[in-house]
Amino acid sequence: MSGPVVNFITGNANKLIEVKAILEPAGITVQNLKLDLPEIQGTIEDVTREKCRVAANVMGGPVLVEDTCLCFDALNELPGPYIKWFMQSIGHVGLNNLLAAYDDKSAQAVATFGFSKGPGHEILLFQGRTHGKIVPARGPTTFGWDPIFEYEGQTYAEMDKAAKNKISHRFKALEKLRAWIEGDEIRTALILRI
Ligand SMILES: O=P(O)(O)OP(=O)(O)OP(=O)(O)OC[C@H]1O[C@@H](n2cnc3c(O)ncnc32)[C@H](O)[C@@H]1O
Ligand SMILES: [Mg+2]
Repeated sequence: MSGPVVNFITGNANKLIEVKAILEPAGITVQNLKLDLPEIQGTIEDVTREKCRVAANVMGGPVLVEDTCLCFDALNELPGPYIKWFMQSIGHVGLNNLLAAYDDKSAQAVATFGFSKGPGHEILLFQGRTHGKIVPARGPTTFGWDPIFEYEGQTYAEMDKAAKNKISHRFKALEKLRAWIEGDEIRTALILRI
């Protein structure tokens, strides 16, 4: 196999589809292993760093992980990294209700990728944020909170996939990762080419 390859460790099939759709046209091959990584409490960055550290130890080599947050401005960025548990417990209606007491419905979708060369190595973070607002659900319920996150008049769920992948938090973070991978041929050859 030639060209850069990343070992993306995620249990989320929809994330994997988007990461492949964004990176593979740029010539970066995405391999996947499904692992349920522990998610600690802490800042957005702490959560990703710990996921990455554990993934590198389990894999014994280079890994890429990602943690997604949904941050409500009126709630000082909560639910943030805990959005998965909020989604599972209270769903789209409950998430809207959390903001019922506030006029400010603005929110940020945040993707933070962590890359490590292997156990004990430095963890590099690549973050992307997309600003939108929380609305009652519209569109297909295929992927998480997509139906309640509105960006420029359309929810993520109402957009076609290609359109979401051009403006999403995940796209913006992966642009930074791609620039880093492409920025240093030697590093790419040593770390990622397999
Ligand atoms: O194995 P990992 O990569 O951790 O996958 P996960 O499903 O546990 O994902 P997170 O820990 O990052 O939790 C983020 C939550 O937000 C959801 N989510 C992530 N990206 C999303 C997106 O682009 N649109 C809608 N929902 C998303 C996802 O389904 C989770 O419920
Ligand atoms: Mg997770």
